[in-house]
This record gives sequence, structure tokens and C-alpha cells, in this order.
Amino acid sequence: MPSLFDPFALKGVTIRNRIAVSPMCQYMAKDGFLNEWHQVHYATLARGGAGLVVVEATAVSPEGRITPSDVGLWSDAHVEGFASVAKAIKDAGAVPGIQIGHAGRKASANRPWEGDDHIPSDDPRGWRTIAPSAIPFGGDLAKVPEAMTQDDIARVRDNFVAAAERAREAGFEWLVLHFAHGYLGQSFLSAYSNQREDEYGGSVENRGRFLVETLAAVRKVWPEHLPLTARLGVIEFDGRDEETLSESIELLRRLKGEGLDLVDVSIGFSTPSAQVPWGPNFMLPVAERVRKETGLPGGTSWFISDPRQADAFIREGKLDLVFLGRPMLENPNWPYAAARKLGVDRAAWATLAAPYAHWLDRYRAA
Ligand SMILES: CC(=O)[C@H]1CCCN(Cc2ccccc2)C1
Repeated sequence: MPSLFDPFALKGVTIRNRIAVSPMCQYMAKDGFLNEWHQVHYATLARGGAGLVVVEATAVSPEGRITPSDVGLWSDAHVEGFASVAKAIKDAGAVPGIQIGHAGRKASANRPWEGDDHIPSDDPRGWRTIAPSAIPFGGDLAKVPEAMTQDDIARVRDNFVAAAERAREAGFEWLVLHFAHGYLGQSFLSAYSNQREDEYGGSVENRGRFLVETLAAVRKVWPEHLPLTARLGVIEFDGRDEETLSESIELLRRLKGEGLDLVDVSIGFSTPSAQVPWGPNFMLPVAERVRKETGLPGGTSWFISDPRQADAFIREGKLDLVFLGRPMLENPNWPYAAARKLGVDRAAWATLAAPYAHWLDRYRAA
């Protein structure tokens, strides 16, 4: 059996294979509520044979949304829609995961296909943004955020805790704290965005404090037997990668001590001047080093699309999970196609439900 199709057990959860669907914002919600779009989208992704399906970045408060169209779990009324999606994922044989986050200084923006820029301050669709310091990201996201008070920091940490409790109530079994991509968690860690002079700024320990405190607080309410994970930007591709990587590894060791079960290794996107070396599997060396130096189970994503390469990353012990984004949008049955390409016996039955598997695994030319 190819390693890509080995089950993966983490805490009390077993995933049927090493294929995870990355959280991908759909920007199709109103007031944070899920609808038919999300129901069909997530059921389709899970029915294609993936082992873990992570629901998109879910805002822990209204001002934590990236755009007005983000989904959210800031109220109990949101739970019902998420419960329906979690059930659809589980009924399809995949583990239901969810990412919760706060967009920080990147919040109050238009959808990517509608400008991907900050909503003008005089536009009633937008809102005031908050961040560790009053430093704008820049480029099309030039709105200056308000520096968070320590009360703001405590409130947002509590929002993460409440959203995690609602995610559990909705039936999710895998939680991802969004600590990447220049959003609030990442922006505390990065000196590009965090110039605070209190205990949340300065040293890497101080810049990591919000992330450590938030993880520790969520760990108290998230069941011990369910994986509590994070997506963390460990590199910025800004010419200071060695420094950023070593700080990130130091932080991950601290997060591991507070109960982090796995890290999805990603990019910081903290500065518009980053030179990201987009290309096939470009994050693998970074993820492999993080996994080795932290001892945390790990995954990564970005431009991974070939089944043989993905299988090798698992077999060679570079990753525990492969996170796929756009390849799954292109073909939600990517896991089935991968099983066939890797010669998995009865590939359709290994990845798809009976109404499809029966016919796909029969009447095949030799
Ligand atoms: C919420 C989140 O992490 C997403 C939002 C949309 C852009 N994503 C980041 C991204 C950057 C460049 C190319 C593709 C994707 C991050």
C-alpha cells in the first residue's frame, strides 16, 4: 500500500489516508452564516476520498473577518450550519476539521475577485481594524489598524476559546488555529507588524506570547483526545529566512509544550515585499526541517499536486500529512485519481462511496 494511503492516527482520531484538504476561504457567507454553497462544497471535497477536510478560515469575531463574506463562529446561531457541514464530511468518511482565526490588520477587505483591497474607510461595509501595533500591511491593504489594548488581547483570546467550543459543539474533530498569512496571530509574531513595548512585543518570547496564551486557553476547552493544531508562517522569504525559521522553531517548541499536536507549515505573508519562490513542492525543505527540529507531526501545502511526489514525501518521513488546496478545487476526486496512479488495489472502493465505486472498479479494461 503506498504510504499516501496509510491511515494516520493522532491522539484519538484516525484519518483514512495522508491527504488533507487545506482550508480555503470561499467568501460566500452573509453575516458569517454557511449556506448551500458551503454544504455542497464541503460534501463534494469529502466524497472525493480525502482523509481530512479542513473548513475555511472561520472568524472568531465579526471584525476578525477578512471580508464581509467570511464565515464565522462568533455566535451560537452559527453552530447549526457548521454542524451540517461537519456531518456531511464525517458521513463521507473524512475527518471534519475547521480553522479558526482573526484577520487583524488584513481585515475589512474586498473579496479577492473584487479588488482584494481594503474597503474604503467611508464605506459602511467596512469596519475598524485592530492589530498588535498601528502599522499597516501596505500595498492594497494600507488601512492603519488601531493598536490593541491588553483588554483587546484578552477579549480576542476569549473569542478564540468560544469559537473552539462552538466548533466542538458542531461536531468538528480537528482544530486549526490560524497563526499564518499575516493575520492576527502571525502579526504578533512578526516584527514587521508587532512593535509593542509591553510583554507582547520585543523578544521572540514576547512576540509569541499571544499565540502561546491563545493555544493554552483553547487547549483547556478543546477535548484532549482531539487534535489541536496550528497553521504557522515559519518563513517570510524576505532575505531573513534563517532568523525567522529559528524563531518559529523556538515558538513551536513552546507551543508543543502547551499541547500543540501538529503544525501545518506555511508562509508568513507579513510584508508585501516578500519574494515567495512559487514552484512545485517549494515548502518541502522548510517543512522537513521544522518537523525534525520540533519533533511535532507536520504537514505543509503549496504547489503539491503530483501523487507520486506526495507519496514519497510521506514514505521518506518528510511529512505526516499532505495539504492540498487548488488541486482539490480542480478535481475533488484527486484522492481517487492518486489511488489509481499509485496502484492501490480497488482504488475506487478505497476512496469513493459505493454508488461510484461499484462501477468504477468494474468493467475496466485490463
Ligand atoms: C485565509 C487565508 O489564509 C487565505 C486567504 C486567501 C489568500 N491566501 C493566501 C494565498 C496567497 C497567495 C496565493 C494563494 C493564496 C490565504
